Amino acid sequence: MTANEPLVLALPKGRILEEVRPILTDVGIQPELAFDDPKSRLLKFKTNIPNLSIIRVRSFDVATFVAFGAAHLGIAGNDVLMEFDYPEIYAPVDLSIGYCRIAVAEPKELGESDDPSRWSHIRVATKYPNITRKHFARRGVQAECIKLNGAMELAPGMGLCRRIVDLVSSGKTLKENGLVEVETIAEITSRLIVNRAALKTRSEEVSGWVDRFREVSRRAA
Ligand SMILES: Nc1ncnc2c1ncn2[C@@H]1O[C@H](COP(=O)(O)OP(=O)(O)OP(=O)(O)O)[C@@H](O)[C@H]1O
Ligand SMILES: O=P(O)(O)OC[C@H]1O[C@H](OP(=O)(O)OP(=O)(O)O)[C@H](O)[C@@H]1O
Repeated sequence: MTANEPLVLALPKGRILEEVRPILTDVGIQPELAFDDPKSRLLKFKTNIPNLSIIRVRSFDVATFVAFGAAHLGIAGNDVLMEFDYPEIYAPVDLSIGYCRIAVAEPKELGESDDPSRWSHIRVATKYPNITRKHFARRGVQAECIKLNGAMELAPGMGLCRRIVDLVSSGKTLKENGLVEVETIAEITSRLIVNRAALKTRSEEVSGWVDRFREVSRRAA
């Protein structure tokens, strides 16, 4: 990461990108045409700002690129930030997009009689083993996590485990799969993140972008 290389902004593909797209326009970033072309396989994009390029990666990888300094800035949900807990990442702006919550859920029938305060050990399917273990350890519950990368809601019905920890927004996915939410772990939104070293070594440029994103999200609030 040298001072004359373009700054790199890492963006998540998937649902958040839709909400990020107007924010990019508002802060004055116009990516090259391939960025909005669903047929393009390009992963790194030039922008109208000569000294800024964009990479598009999976949501968890945004945090990894920024933590290791391969990208200077990024946008990630605080579910991802909490799961990794990278000390190299600073998250100065809540963009107020990607609203959801991370929650514990279980089959409806179990939920009717279950008492979470009596748990001492639970087995959980989740994409978030660190968040899950930390959450339960705080009240002395040992959480055994089975790592899944999606479709967590299938796990209880398939006999993998009785409980899951996953993101919930409308609650539709839980409902349609016969599950109920029993506990909220954290409220989630997406944040502008920066690499702490870049904030020091390229302070003027990086803090300029932080200020612009902050201003745009304040105006949108
Ligand atoms: N149902 C939801 N409602 C609102 N925000 C969500 C929802 N699900 C996920 N998010 C937010 O969007 C981010 C990206 O989620 P998305 O589902 O697009 O990616 P993914 O499928 O989890 O990841 P991958 O990039 O590995 O395919 C999450 O980290 C979270 O912050
Ligand atoms: O409460 P809801 O509005 O139904 O949203 C919750 C669902 O959204 C996310 O899944 P996503 O669609 O990203 O699919 P995934 O299982 O591949 O992560 C999350 O993992 C839930 O399954």
